[in-house]
Amino acid sequence: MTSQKTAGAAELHARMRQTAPLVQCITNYVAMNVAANVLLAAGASPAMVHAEEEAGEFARIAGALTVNIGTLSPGWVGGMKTAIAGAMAAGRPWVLDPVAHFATGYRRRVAAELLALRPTVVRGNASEIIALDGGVSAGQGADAGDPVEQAEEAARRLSRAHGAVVAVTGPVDFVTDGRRAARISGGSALMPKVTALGCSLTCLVGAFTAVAPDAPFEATVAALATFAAAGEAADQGAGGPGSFAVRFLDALHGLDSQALEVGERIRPA
Ligand SMILES: Nc1ncnc2c1ncn2[C@@H]1O[C@H](COP(=O)(O)OP(=O)(O)O)[C@@H](O)[C@H]1O
Ligand SMILES: Cc1ncsc1CCOP(=O)(O)O
Ligand SMILES: [Mg+2]
Repeated sequence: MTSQKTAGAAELHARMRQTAPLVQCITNYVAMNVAANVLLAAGASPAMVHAEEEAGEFARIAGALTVNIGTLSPGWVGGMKTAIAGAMAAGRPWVLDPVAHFATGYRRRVAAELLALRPTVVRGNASEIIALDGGVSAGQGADAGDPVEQAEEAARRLSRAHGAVVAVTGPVDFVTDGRRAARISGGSALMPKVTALGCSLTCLVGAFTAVAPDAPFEATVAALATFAAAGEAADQGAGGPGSFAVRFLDALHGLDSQALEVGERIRPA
């Protein structure tokens, strides 16, 4: 058997751009437009398809599926489960974003049900990852209330328990597949001041897993490094969250693949 060298972040970024993977994003009302623009700017092809009647059929033609519980309702949960079944039947990766799952009983139940369906990747902020592991987090809603470092052990445990790559985002991101781990730095302190950037990143993780379905750890690192590099570039000259949001789309669009690997951006942890 020949051993293949795993592609680096810059190579995966170039591949993602060249192939413009179709990504089915079941995301929330707040994020739908933001995430679609982020994917288009980054080079992927988003499709926001969530109705139970068609979500499973669509998942079979998409390169990857992403599922986000930000604005939950029973009809959407039906669409999520149908889409997950379709993606898994077709051998496609899927990514879970457990937005504020600790806030209510309904959210907790749905997040646990989705986690049991074995996502390829889980991406959340520190509070979401701590709570998903059964810990007590300081989070109240969609925004993080805990530092990333405090969620690292939770991420490792979750990854081993569920066979998923787990990404914790914040000022410095942490990613693990239970065996390996990496930290990604860059971005901007303005990123958490623009709504739905975390949700959009989840969709972008989907785009990278679509072009590297056998390497979800590397794909997740590359997606996070894309946001880190584009966020850093957009920060320069931004006057606040409004101008940052516009500059961020431009930075994603103009991003040089090599910027993902400059300096110490990606470090083993
Ligand atoms: N203080 C910060 N400095 C730099 N980048 C940040 C900061 N906070 C969040 N980010 C980045 O913002 C993006 C969204 O992450 P995060 O805010 O943790 O997600 P969520 O919106 O789900 O809470 C990630 O790319 C993350 O690296
Ligand atoms: C504000 C809000 N409320 C429900 S979903 C949502 C968006 C959360 O977006 P993100 O997790 O990317 O900050
Ligand atoms: Mg979030």
